[in-house]
Amino acid sequence: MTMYRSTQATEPDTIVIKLGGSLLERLTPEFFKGIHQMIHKGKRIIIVHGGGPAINRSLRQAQIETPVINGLRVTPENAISLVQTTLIGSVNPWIVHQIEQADIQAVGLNGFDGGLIKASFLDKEVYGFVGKIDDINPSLIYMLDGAVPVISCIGRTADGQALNINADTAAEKIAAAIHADELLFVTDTPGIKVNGETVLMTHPDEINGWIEDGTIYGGMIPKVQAAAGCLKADIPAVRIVNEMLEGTTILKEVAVQ
Ligand SMILES: Nc1ncnc2c1ncn2[C@@H]1O[C@H](COP(=O)(O)OP(=O)(O)O)[C@@H](O)[C@H]1O
Ligand SMILES: CC(=O)N[C@@H](CCC(=O)OP(=O)(O)O)C(=O)O
Repeated sequence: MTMYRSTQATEPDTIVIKLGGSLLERLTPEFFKGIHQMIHKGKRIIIVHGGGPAINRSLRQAQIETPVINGLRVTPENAISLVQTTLIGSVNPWIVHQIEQADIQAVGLNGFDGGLIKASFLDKEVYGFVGKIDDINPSLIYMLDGAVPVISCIGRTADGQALNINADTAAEKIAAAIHADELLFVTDTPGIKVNGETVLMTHPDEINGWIEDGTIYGGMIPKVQAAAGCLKADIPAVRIVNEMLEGTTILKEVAVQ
């Protein structure tokens, strides 16, 4: 039975949930039941996913080395189709299946199809086949009549070349394009940690300082940058959370007491 109906009297709150590869494989049925409950309460859910560890495994098997710069995987030409097939052919159907096990209809999408993520090379010399997002065409998302879209972070150039897009950035741009009410980055850590403690609430200026002094590094960098981008796009609430939805809320500014 599909719990979400697009024919509700009032527009539901729209929540984009970004599922990080870091925790995908340990998500439990309870997590997906939680999504079911959100839908039951009238929320519209859109899922954008990554899959860093699954991509690592595919590339390792193919003996392709991909360094990471500022949280972005340098993607040589011989790696891009492996990234594409791993995300779209393996990680995406796994998530669709998990969601359907929780009695929610789900449809796998990716940024290539329907021009959902229009992209161009970020910097081919430095990053290879990594994309920067030029435009989002959300029309496919709106066509699903209640099924939950599950979107892989692959972009497409005007020439039809697939590009690897960081999933946090893809989630940011999709959330902005559809004017989401909230973006949840679900990851393997309960939010941003400073000196081992989770920060409950912060703002972009404070975050920039933590990037500069190395408190925030690696895959957390594109996540917090995407969070800041969302706030600029007037998405009112952005949170970085673990699978229990515990973590950090990022606001445009935090009032001084
Ligand atoms: N200040 C920080 N607080 C919490 N995690 C951080 C911080 N700086 C870097 N990280 C790293 O970021 C990781 C989450 O990013 P990433 O592995 O890319 O997750 P995902 O696959 O969910 O996008 C954490 O597991 C941690 O290793
Ligand atoms: C350009 C770039 O870095 N692309 C990412 C796409 C997947 C991703 O972002 O997955 P996570 O959510 O697990 O981090 C990569 O190749 O790993």
